[in-house]
Amino acid sequence: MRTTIDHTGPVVVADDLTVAYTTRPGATPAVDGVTLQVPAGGILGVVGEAGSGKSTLAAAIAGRLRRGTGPGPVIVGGSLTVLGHQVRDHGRRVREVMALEVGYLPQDAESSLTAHLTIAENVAEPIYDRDRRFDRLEAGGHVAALIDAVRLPLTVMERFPHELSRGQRQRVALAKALVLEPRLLVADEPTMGVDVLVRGHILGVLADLQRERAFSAVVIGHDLRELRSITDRVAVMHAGAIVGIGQMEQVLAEPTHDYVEALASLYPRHARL
Ligand SMILES: Nc1ncnc2c1ncn2[C@@H]1O[C@H](COP(=O)(O)OP(=O)(O)OP(=O)(O)O)[C@@H](O)[C@H]1O
Repeated sequence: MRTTIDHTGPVVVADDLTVAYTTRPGATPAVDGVTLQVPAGGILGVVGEAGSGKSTLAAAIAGRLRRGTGPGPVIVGGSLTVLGHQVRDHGRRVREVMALEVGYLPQDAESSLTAHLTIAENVAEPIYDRDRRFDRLEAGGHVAALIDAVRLPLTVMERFPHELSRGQRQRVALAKALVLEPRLLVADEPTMGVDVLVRGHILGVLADLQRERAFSAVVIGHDLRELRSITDRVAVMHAGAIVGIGQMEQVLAEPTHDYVEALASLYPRHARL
């Protein structure tokens, strides 16, 4: 049976979503009863302290869940719909469609690059994974356009990942995550480990691409000020749960949890402007 996909409704709908690494009774889930929506064309920023469940939520939304007896998180409660696909207990077909429709930039984005492939080959890899016989010239054109879009010189295309700086590799990983023109990008701390001066640049590239290509995005971050440069819609996580969600100013102005109150005092209004 063919599923009809609604292209105007929210791209992500999580309802009481609970995700765990172990199903042992009594174990605390990494994501604990999360309810949220990401509207089509919107960007949701997610912040929270270390271990609050941000990466696990990102992995679940990107469909990167445990397969069989392998490692990784499992949805143990609630529901998660991404681009119209039910992610809980998704089978091979949904997994394959999601791999095409959802771009995923993992926290260790560099690990998504293959050391012995050139930058051009790395960025083109998802195209050939999808279709081995894809026209080489056309693929080259897509790759060059993306390298340019992430503001790298085209000369990097023939170089290898280790010949680039960390910030440059991060931008290559972003290009690779976008090469199949996904409808949704899930970026887990895209500025992680990058020099403070380059961070704004990477987020600027991401925001420009999002506007040009009109994809929706979930962007995990740890700095509200940084996230603010790309979105004003934020979810705050604490101990696996969402303790604040909505317009950033409003979430901070009317904290409904001690952690959000602490965040608000870290980012006083005059410093956020
Ligand atoms: N592969 C794993 N196996 C078992 N437990 C894990 C695994 N990855 C994360 N966890 C646990 O899940 C919880 C949430 O971790 P997660 O990485 O999602 O948080 P986070 O907010 O992204 O943290 P950080 O900001 O440090 O990346 C933590 O208690 C963590 O120890």
